[in-house]
Amino acid sequence: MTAAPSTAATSAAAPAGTAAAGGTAPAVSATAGTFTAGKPAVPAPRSPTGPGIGFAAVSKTFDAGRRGALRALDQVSFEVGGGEFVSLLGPSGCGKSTALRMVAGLEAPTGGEVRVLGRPPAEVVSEHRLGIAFQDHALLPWLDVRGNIALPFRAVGRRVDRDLVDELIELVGLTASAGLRPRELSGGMRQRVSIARSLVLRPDVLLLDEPFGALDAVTRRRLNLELQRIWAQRRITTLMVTHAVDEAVLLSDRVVVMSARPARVVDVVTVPFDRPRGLELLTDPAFHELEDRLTRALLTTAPGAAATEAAEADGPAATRAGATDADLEESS
Ligand SMILES: Nc1ncnc2c1ncn2[C@@H]1O[C@H](COP(=O)(O)OP(=O)(O)OP(=O)(O)O)[C@@H](O)[C@H]1O
Repeated sequence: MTAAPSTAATSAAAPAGTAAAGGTAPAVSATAGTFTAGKPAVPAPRSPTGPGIGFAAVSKTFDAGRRGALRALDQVSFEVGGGEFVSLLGPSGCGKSTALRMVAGLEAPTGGEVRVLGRPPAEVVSEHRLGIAFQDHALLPWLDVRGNIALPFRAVGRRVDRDLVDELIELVGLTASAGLRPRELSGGMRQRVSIARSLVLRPDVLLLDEPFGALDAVTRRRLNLELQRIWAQRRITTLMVTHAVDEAVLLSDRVVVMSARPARVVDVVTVPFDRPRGLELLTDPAFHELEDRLTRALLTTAPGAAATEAAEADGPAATRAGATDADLEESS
């Protein structure tokens, strides 16, 4: 995972838990493929409304210095409808965090266009309508839970809405720990602070980059359900990067499966299970069927295959761009 921006780095232009202003993008029209899993056991999720997040033929090539060009994303197109919860699933290093960083305005595409709420990301970010929570939660050690959650208000120069801070503390189940500092909290509690903080400016869009990656299985599952509850209450357009197929199925309306780098969209799968989803769903055969389908889709995106395909399609330059990190290091 690409490291989350440090609190210090984001505090001036954008508060911790919100995205920093950044890239611009050229105009291209949006397209997205969808696939509905066969034989849904329960009714399909509600229809998303309004514009959420749009990727239209988005490519990203990094200048990796001596290592040459590194192509992370290749013509990626998908959409997250307003109020929808979508997960990005893909092999390690394929470009998921890069995609998320583009939505947060922290990276600009080198091709195609990213839109948020129908507008360039930087505009939405500058209005503090975008919340972010990463795996390394970047809490300030000298502030207690309440102070960390309220931090975005101070960072944007707004008066702290104490009622909202208390509401969020309650929402993530930390009322009894509101006066504790990060070193006194467990990993799961810190993650809850991070999620509460990402919500404090009432964002319209929430970005989660492996928010539960470092947690034990039980805590992770508890927080999965908590996140589902928070999302159901607020219906924030949510894009989550995860490695966990079961987590993606449990939480999402749709799952976008990406190939190995350079990332392409290989499938967009609708999750047909009704909400709220409980842990009993994890033992449902239909859940396992969908999990298997997604796992198979991931397995077909072996790293070597993507590099070869890119080379065949685009010639010698792409061979270098599509090469693995090890290949690039070897040739430098
Ligand atoms: N600023 C940068 N400069 C050069 N290369 C970069 C930069 N940011 C990311 N990369 C490279 O782009 C590729 C995709 O990185 P990214 O973090 O988006 O992958 P990921 O799918 O989120 O990985 P993981 O699943 O392991 O978290 C990696 O090879 C990474 O080294």
